[in-house]
Amino acid sequence: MNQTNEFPSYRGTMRYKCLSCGATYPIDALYYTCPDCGGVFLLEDTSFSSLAEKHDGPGWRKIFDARAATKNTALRGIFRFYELMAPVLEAEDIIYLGEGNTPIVRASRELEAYAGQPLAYKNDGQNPSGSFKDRGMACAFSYLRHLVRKHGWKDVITICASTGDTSAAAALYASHVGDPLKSVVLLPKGKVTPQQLAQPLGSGALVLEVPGVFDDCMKVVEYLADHYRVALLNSKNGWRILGQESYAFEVAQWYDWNMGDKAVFVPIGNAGNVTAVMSGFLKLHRLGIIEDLPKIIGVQSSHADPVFKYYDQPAEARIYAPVKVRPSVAQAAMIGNPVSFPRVRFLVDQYEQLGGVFHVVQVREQEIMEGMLRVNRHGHIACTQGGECFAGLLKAREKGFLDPHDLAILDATAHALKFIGFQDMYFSNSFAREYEITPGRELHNAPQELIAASRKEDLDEQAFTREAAERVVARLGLADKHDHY
Ligand SMILES: N[C@@H](CCOP(=O)(O)O)C(=O)O
Repeated sequence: MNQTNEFPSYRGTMRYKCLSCGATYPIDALYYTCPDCGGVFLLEDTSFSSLAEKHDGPGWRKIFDARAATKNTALRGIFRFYELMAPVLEAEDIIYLGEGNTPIVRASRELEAYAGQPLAYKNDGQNPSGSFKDRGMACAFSYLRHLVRKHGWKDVITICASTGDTSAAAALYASHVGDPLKSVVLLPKGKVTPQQLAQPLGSGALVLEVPGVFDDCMKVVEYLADHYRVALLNSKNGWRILGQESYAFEVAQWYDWNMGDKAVFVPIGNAGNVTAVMSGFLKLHRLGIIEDLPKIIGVQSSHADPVFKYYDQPAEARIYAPVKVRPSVAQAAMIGNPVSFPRVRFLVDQYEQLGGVFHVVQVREQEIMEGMLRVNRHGHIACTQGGECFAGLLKAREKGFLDPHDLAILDATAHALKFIGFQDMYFSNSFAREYEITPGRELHNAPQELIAASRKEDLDEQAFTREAAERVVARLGLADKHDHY
């Protein structure tokens, strides 16, 4: 085997570290919150600095670039960056369902002219269950499989609360692993799109609906994880964060490890993603794989904005307070008390100490919705959270957070089709008042009847085809084929 396909020999020394009291715990069991103080954990590899002795930055780049061509499925997805993520797994533990390596698509000149900024989308909706959560699940389920194998665990209940993406991903990976895993997902009743509700049902998960919003479901799941033997699959689970760091690694690799003049936009919901993105870039920077840290710009809707509100205060007076959410088209980010907020605060401090730039901007629902419609009219497949990023880009420009030549990399966290009902609401002007969205004419679209069904009954097949075609000609004013352009 060559470097391209060879499974790495490096093994790290990993442990859970509480961000509140600093207590550490072995990784032999699953921990979500610190048994000493209730704080959240990050997973750390205490041997991480030895990676710098093995290779310098260019050396690591070469290894990761070589692996980009691998046919070894244990390295083909997010584990291309094995040494930086969960270097305690064996190849046989790794689950690969095709996650990662999502395309980065540069915007058209027309869209860039509208935005006034160079920009590209990373289409994480092209992951297997249609969202970035698959990155985290690939890692969390691989680790769970490792524990099951090691301890011979039977009857493992995997559980999560979700706005729709996490549940789809958790159910998919659990169904692929199969026995002894059983997937259970808690969803806020009526607040998950029909497409997202269909996903865990199709994967055979037990779907439990709870009145209220995501935050209510999360509390139930946290209670269960504190008192019962369940495997929590939300991003409170540190293995999820590790997998999602691959987003940052892929972005850096795509730009040949040059993150100067780049601004990475991330919508913030439960805050696991922005945590992972920051942590990922910090790891690359520590090993000299990248020289510059990109600007990180978090985006929140004014209907779910606790992290914006925190960073909007002067540094010395910042107080964190959960908010009561209001309906949002960026439904995946409709979260009033993000579980990863302490991780964000911890990592932002490190990021800024190293000269990195971090901001959070707040956008309106109308801007999110029209952001999504506008970018998708220019060849993208952004979900509403992707629209939120575009709105965030316009806001960041307005605030002077970007240099004119900064390339903005926007996160389309999920596939547009998962949230397509919101497009229908815009086109049919049927948003409930609480969304505060008034559809405009510019982005409106609707199907138009070309020819009545009754004409089909009146005419023979040929005549019907001709009449339908002639109506197209009349409507579009088509020129004859023999006329020159
Ligand atoms: N939008 C998320 C909310 C849960 O986030 P997680 O990353 O903590 O699992 C979802 O899709 O459920």
